[in-house]
Amino acid sequence: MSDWSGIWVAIVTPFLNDGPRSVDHAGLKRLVRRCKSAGVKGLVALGSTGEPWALDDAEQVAVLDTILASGDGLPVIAGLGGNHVGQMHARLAAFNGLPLAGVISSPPPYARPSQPALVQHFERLADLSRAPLLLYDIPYRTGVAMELPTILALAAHRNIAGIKDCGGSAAKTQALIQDGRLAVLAGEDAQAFGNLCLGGAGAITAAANVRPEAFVAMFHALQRADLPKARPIQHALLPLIDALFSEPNPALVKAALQAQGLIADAVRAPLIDASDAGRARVLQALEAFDAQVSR
Ligand SMILES: O=C(O)C1=N[C@H](C(=O)O)C[C@H](O)C1
Repeated sequence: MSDWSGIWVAIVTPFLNDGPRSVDHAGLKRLVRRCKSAGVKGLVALGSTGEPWALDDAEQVAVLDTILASGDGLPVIAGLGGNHVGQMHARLAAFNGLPLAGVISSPPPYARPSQPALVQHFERLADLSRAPLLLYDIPYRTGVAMELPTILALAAHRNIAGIKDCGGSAAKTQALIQDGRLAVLAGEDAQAFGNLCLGGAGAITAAANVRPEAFVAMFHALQRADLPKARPIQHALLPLIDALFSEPNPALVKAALQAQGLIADAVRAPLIDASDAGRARVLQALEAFDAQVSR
């Protein structure tokens, strides 16, 4: 895949409200079809929003199977998480049997590897992966930042194609976009607009589960340099994004999807379901959003 530009939905993994909170494959299909008809570029499965820490290996592959089958050609990037490197390599071998557009991975959390260690780690993943690898820089989750020279060194690898940027540094984002070798995708929903204005490729967003059409419309408007159309969408999205992230993601994204009748709002431990107050705030934000932006 050479063109990564567009809106990628960090798709939730829906659970049934039964005892074990089993994966809701019918609900997942509904979400995939809805994203596809909204015109998104593709889906990121098993990203942070997909609660991969709560899914065993077999469940992860089953989730990917459902998404790939119901997306009918829609590109899918799979999240490769965990901090046991041997287990990550084994899961990657399983991913290699699937028609994925890409694999995305962040530094193994908690271990806090050095920058040279990160280069070795990601080069090894890129060597082992059939699909192109995307880096995921998210220091507030992993405990270690990917520094600019590290990312630039990795950009030289033939199988490293892009980065999901949650690095929190505007200078680093701009340097990567100017370097031009990696597709730079905003990993913070609120930064999709700024990323595209700077010449970035797009965004991987959780809020797009809830209003995919709005993100897609903003993307196309910015591709045409149509700021009068794009700005009001960003202005209306920001309070909604704030509301959706006011509790640990994806509890409130799921609550919003439940309100739309698409899935249940269940998350798995160690997260807990959305609070009543959070839910009320999201519903209010959705109403305000819809009043501002005709969908
Ligand atoms: O799952 C993702 O990928 C995303 N996760 C971020 C997070 O929850 O930390 C947010 C972003 O919207 C996409």
